[in-house]
Amino acid sequence: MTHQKLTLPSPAKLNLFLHINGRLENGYHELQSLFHFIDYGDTMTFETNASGKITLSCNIKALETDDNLVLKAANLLVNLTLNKVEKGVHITLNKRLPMGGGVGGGSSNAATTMLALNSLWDLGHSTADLEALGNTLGADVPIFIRGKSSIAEGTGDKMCTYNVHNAWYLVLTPNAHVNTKELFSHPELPRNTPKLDNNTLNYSGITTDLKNDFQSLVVKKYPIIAKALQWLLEYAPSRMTGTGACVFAEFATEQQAQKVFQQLPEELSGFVAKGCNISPTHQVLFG
Ligand SMILES: C[C@@](CO)(OP(=O)(O)O)[C@H](O)COP(=O)(O)OP(=O)(O)OC[C@H]1O[C@@H](n2ccc(N)nc2=O)[C@H](O)[C@@H]1O
Ligand SMILES: Nc1ncnc2c1ncn2[C@@H]1O[C@H](COP(=O)(O)OP(=O)(O)O)[C@@H](O)[C@H]1O
Repeated sequence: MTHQKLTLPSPAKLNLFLHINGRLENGYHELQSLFHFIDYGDTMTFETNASGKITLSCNIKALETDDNLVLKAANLLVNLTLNKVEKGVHITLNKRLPMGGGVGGGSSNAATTMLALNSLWDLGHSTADLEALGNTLGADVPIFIRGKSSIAEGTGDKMCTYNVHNAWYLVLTPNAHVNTKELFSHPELPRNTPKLDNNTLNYSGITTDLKNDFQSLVVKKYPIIAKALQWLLEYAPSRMTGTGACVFAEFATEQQAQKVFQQLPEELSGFVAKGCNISPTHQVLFG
């Protein structure tokens, strides 16, 4: 087997809106959410070899464990192949994204791994097959595999492509780890936002008709997130992504976003990024 090396971006997502429409029979919640990619994230390098081993090194040593979604994703693919003994790869993960921040870093890393290995090992799995496989690792993995901004429904498994207008985002990364499971089971969580028709839905920016149904509760429970959101709201329409902790404001130009970023007080941190309708991973892999 030839040794190959591939470096790919593993970007973040923003939930431009996130509605909870109800509860499914299995206790999971039915969601409707607009997933958009940004040109900021982690970087991953894949170096194939014939050792039959999958190894991972990461700039955050605590992530070098078997629980890492990168290793789980690679193992899922290897277990589907016949000549496992030959399939070796060393993966280097350079982590920039906050963990448990609602920007989907772990899911993105898993999806990037599946896309990279499918290509490097010439496995020939269709995107639909990879999405189904990715869904077993996490609800947000399929959207990163598809790589197109989409309105997701169900638990994230039903996707409808949706192109968002060009925009720049200032994303703040409060140092809080929101407990997703606890949040989903909270009695005060709104669970009955009516489902919107994807065909007539018009996302024109952060307005009050579309919202993040987790936001009020999270802001109440986590003062550090409330503070970051309050600061952003002084400058532009702003919202929380996923179940938090990250919050973002939308701007028409990079200059406008950078101007606000320059004024960020020392106790807050964040970054400026451009919205992308095609994920940066797909831009590199498929042109
Ligand atoms: C709500 C989103 C939007 O992107 O949040 P973020 O993770 O990005 O913040 C995701 O869909 C989150 O999905 P996922 O990341 O797979 O959730 P997990 O942490 O695995 O779920 C933890 C727990 O939350 C509950 N859960 C999760 C997803 C869902 N649609 N309904 C649920 O009720 C379940 O009890 C589950 O055991
Ligand atoms: N490759 C990975 N990158 C980040 N977190 C990972 C990864 N693999 C497993 N995890 C675990 O998943 C948890 C949440 O991951 P992450 O995707 O960053 O959250 P979110 O979906 O809220 O953005 C982390 O706290 C970490 O323990």
